[in-house]
Amino acid sequence: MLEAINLDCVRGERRLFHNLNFQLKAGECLLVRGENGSGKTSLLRMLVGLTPPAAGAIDWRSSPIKKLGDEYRRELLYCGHPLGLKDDLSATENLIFSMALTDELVTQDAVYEALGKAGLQGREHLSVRALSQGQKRRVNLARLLLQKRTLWVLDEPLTALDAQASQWVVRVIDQHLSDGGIAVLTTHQDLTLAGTVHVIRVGV
Ligand SMILES: Nc1ncnc2c1ncn2[C@@H]1O[C@H](COP(=O)(O)OP(=O)(O)OP(=O)(O)O)[C@@H](O)[C@H]1O
Repeated sequence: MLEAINLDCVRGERRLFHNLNFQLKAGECLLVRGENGSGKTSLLRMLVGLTPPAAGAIDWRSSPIKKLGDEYRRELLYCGHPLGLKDDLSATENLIFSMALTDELVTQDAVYEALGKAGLQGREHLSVRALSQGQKRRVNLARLLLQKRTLWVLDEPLTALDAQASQWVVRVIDQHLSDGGIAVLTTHQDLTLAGTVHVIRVGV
């Protein structure tokens, strides 16, 4: 369903990886490992169409993602390294705002429920500026419960999370995979998922 074919990544003067190949089917996860600066975020940015590969192709349901455009993006949920939250808005407002940008209607109750599951009950109306780093990360990850997307691309989703929140994220990803979703993620932490997990290492 998601296929990377002979991908090359060049950043500045450096070639970060060459001839990278993988295939992910429904219910499968790709864990991208590598040291700092090895090209994990660069690979994820390629997979979501933000950075073109120096060579190679990325196909979704056997068509190039470049050709699919919005059709691909409608099936994609990308949680990048920067959290993309507006500091002046509350957690609730941030989620409603980001859902409106995707044209997916969401009720305030659904947002409260997602924030509650993310461990933010009672913090729904605080401005994001007043939240801790881990709480901000939880707001960003609450999108996983609201946006109905097949492919999740998650860059360091466990950063700043405590053990309990990390376990919650693992459960949410497991559920997504058992529902037939696909996930690609990076993390420097140990992570055990129940489904099929492919691991690739980028960098030398
Ligand atoms: N726009 C750019 N121009 C030049 N070099 C870049 C650019 N973006 C990233 N790089 C370089 O590419 C390399 C890989 O960066 P990337 O963010 O993909 O690494 P990473 O594996 O995700 O690292 P980390 O574990 O620290 O998050 C780094 O050396 C970085 O400086």
